[in-house]
Parts: sequence; C-alpha cells; structure tokens
Amino acid sequence: MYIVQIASECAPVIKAGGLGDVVYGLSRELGIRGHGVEIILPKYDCMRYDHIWGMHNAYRDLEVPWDGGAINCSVDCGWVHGQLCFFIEPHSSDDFFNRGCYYGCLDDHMRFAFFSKAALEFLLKTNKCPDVIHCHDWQTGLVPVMLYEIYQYHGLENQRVCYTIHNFKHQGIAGANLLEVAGLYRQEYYYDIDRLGDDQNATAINLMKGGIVYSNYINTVSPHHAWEARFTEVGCGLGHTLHKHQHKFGGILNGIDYNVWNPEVDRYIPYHYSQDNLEEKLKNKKALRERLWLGHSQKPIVCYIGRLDDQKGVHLVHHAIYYAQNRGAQFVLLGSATEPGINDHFWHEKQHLNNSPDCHIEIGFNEELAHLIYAGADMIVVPSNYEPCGLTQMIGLKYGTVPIVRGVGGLVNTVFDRDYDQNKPPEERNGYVFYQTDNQALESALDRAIDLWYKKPKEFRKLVIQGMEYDYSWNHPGAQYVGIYDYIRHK
Ligand SMILES: Nc1ncnc2c1ncn2[C@@H]1O[C@H](COP(=O)(O)OP(=O)(O)O[C@H]2O[C@H](CO)[C@@H](O)[C@H](O)[C@H]2O)[C@@H](O)[C@H]1O
Repeated sequence: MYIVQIASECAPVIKAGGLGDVVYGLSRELGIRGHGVEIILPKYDCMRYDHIWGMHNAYRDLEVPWDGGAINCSVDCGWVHGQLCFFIEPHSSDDFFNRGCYYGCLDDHMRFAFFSKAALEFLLKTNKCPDVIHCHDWQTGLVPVMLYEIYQYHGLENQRVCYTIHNFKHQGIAGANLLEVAGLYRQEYYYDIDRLGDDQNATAINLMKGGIVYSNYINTVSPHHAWEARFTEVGCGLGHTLHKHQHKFGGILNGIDYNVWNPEVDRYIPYHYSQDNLEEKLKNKKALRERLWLGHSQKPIVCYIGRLDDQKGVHLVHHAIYYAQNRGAQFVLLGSATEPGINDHFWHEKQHLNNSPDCHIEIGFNEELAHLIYAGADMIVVPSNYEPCGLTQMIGLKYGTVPIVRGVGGLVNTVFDRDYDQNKPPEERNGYVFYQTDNQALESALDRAIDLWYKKPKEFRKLVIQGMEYDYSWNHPGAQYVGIYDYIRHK
C-alpha cells in the first residue's frame, strides 16, 4: 500500500509532544511492513534541520488557491531518520510557518487550513495517488473535507482517509471566513450541524468535527479513551458526533519506537542496559545526578516529563515534587508550559528549589535530557486529568522506570497496579495506579512505590523487570492500522 501522512509534527524534526512521536514511529513501522510511506509537513523556520538528511527542492511554483487568489509555495524534500518527508513552504506576507513556533499564533486556524489545502494540492499536482491519506488532530481536519468536496472532482477520487485524534481538547474552532478563504463557498451547507457546524457555538465551525464526519475511519489513541470520548465529558462536546459515526470509530493504542526509545541502543544515554544488567541503569542515575547537580545519596529518583498544562494534572505534579521529597526521594521535572500562569508557577518553583540537592526543575523542551531522565530515574509520575494514550509511562516501562499513573485513558490500558490489579496475575503487573484527583490519592500510590523501593528492593527490582518485559512497540498497533487501511480501501 501507498500511504501519505499529513501532519503538523514528525519527531524528531518537528516535535511539540506525543503527536510527533506517533507520526514518525507509525510511518517507520509501516515501512518495515513493506508499505510505501511519505509524510507531508509544514516547513517551519524553527524545526530541527539537523535531523534532515539530503534536503533538496522537490517542487517549485505550487500555486495553492487561497482567499480568491493563490499563494505560491515551494516544496522541499528530505529524509528524517529514514522517513521521506515533504516540507511545504508558502511564500506570502502571512509568513505562515516563519513564526519561531509550531503553534500558539492567533491565526493558527488559517495556518493549518492553508497547510491542509496545500498538501492536497501537492498530491494533485505531482500525480501522487496514495491508497490512504492518514491525517492527525484538528490541524488536518479539513483534509478529508476538501478531498471529498473539492479534490475528488479534480482527480483525487480514489483516496481514503484515516483520521487519528490525539487530543479532543483542541478542536480548531473557527469562523465563517475560514471556509470562504479555503474555497469552501456554500456556508450554510458547511454550517450544518451534521457537517462542520459546532455543537456549542452556532456561529462557529469545528475542524475536528469535519475530520470525523468526512473521514472513512476515525480513531483515537487507546481503547479506553475511545470509550471515554463517547460517553464522558473528555469528548469535549464531540461525544454525540462520535456516537453518530460509531460504525467507523475505534481506539488503537499507540506504540513506542524501540529504535529511538530503548536503553539498549539509546544514543543519548551514557550507559546502555537491559533487564540483564540493571547495574548499568544505576550508572545513568549517577550521570543524571551529576548533570543536574543533585546530591549523591541512597534515595530513589521520581521524575515527571511532559507538557505542563491542565490535561496533565499540574496540581498533582506540583504536589508530587514536595511529597516525594518528604518521603525521602529526589524529584526531577522536565516540562514546558504554553499557558503563562502555569509557566510562571513552575518558574517560581524552580527558583524556590534552586539550591535543593534533592530536586531539579528544568523548564523547556529538551529531547536529549528527556532520554537521560528516563534512564536515570526510578519512578515516573503521570497524574493526568485525562490522557488519550500517554507515551511517557510506556517509555518509562521500557527504561525500567516504574510508572505511577492516574487510571484514565490509555494509562488504564498500559499500567497495571502491583498491589490491586484484578485482571493481571502478580507477575504481569508493572506499576501503580490511583484514581481520584486529590493529593491523598497520589500520595497513597507514591507511598506504596517508595516504600517498596526502600523496604523490599528485590521486589522493586522484580517490578522493574516485569515492566521492561512488556512489548509496547509499534508491532501490534502497526498491524491494526494496516487492517484499517485495508478495510477502508476495499469498503
Ligand atoms: N519538555 C520536554 N522535553 C523533552 N521531551 C518532552 C517534553 N515534554 C514532553 N516530551 C516528550 O513528548 C512526548 C509526550 O508524550 P505524551 O503522550 O505526553 O503526549 P502529548 O500529551 O503531548 O500528546 C497527545 O498525543 C499523544 C500521542 O498520541 C498521546 O499519547 C497523548 O495522550 C496525547 O495527549 C514524549 O515523548 C515525551 O518524552
């Protein structure tokens, strides 16, 4: 099969969070399975050019119809760790992708609507005829809409679309002028509640809803979150739409790329290890302490790695920093916040704890440091309010870093409580799970983990190994996606 992914991120060249990991890891897995895969991305000025090999111009003068005229684009192409990627660069005064950031601009809807249109125009002009177009999140929600309403009449009539939702919270809510600018002229038609009309705001269109309505298959990134999205408030108002389209909606658990996230081969950690030589993990712990100026003591290290926003349960992250230290652990946090209030809060904490030998707070995005933290820490906390899949707990497992998670979304599908899980025998349990959002819930799980580390080190080591034995590679999810592509091609 020939698959084209259209996305706003692809790790490590463009990565703001888990979406980038998934686009890269899934593409690689599909390639291993013998499928042809290409990835279309925006050409951001701030992407990591050092991860692109053989960048060259692939197409000049791509004229993308826009706002009654056209925007001239060029398309560059290069390999990102073996994956063929096309980068679209519009030349206009809007400077859509020369903003020094991936997201967070006032005209994000316009930027990504334009990108969606440009990606389709590129497929059309270059006579690329993928069997499946795979889009992700609100940024590319308009791709299936424009494919069905415009581009199938120009020649893209055999393409099927799989649409993956990584986060229901951001849906791309826009006004009528976006439709007009993008060439979707019949406003009342698109405003229909069964098409793009937003359920909460009658004057707005919802790009993610468009993705759901128009795609041949939609999925979110874990089975449990697929259920939550339909039946609880985490569907953020799209539960009804998902219910209507339930025949083409499912949950596929993400994988982890074990070529990138694997302590046996990780190029960013000083000492490689596996479950057979865990003493090497201890050396990484020492290296982490040296790197972050932490004291060398007989204490476990608890870490948090991730975006700092409401989704991630920041109030519990904050509490974990202090509670873990009170319980005789060290704490390392690596995170970045886009919301100014949360950012200020953690900067304040950082200054407050600056001289502590038992805590280090690193604010910003640092891929290399993340690897060392996964390798050097003993436990990782993931106290999310909601979590469609969650990659950090799966990476933690692979690195022998015991996850302590809140039982929501994909965390439920991947972490099984050592003491209480009823569905797994003790030898298949791999971490700690709590359910409520209050401090006591987190404390009880942290207590159990830290107690085991201090009082029963052999048992703790056993738990570490049981976690490392889990296979959360792309192997299984890759097969599931291929099954879906096949299904929508032949439907
Ligand atoms: N400051 C920092 N420095 C370095 N690395 C950092 C970092 N902050 C985060 N990362 C890395 O980014 C990734 C984050 O993974 P998450 O599962 O938390 O994704 P996120 O919530 O962004 O995405 C959404 O999409 C993913 C993919 O589908 C879902 O797993 C998830 O539930 C959903 O919210 C991990 O690889 C992590 O190591």
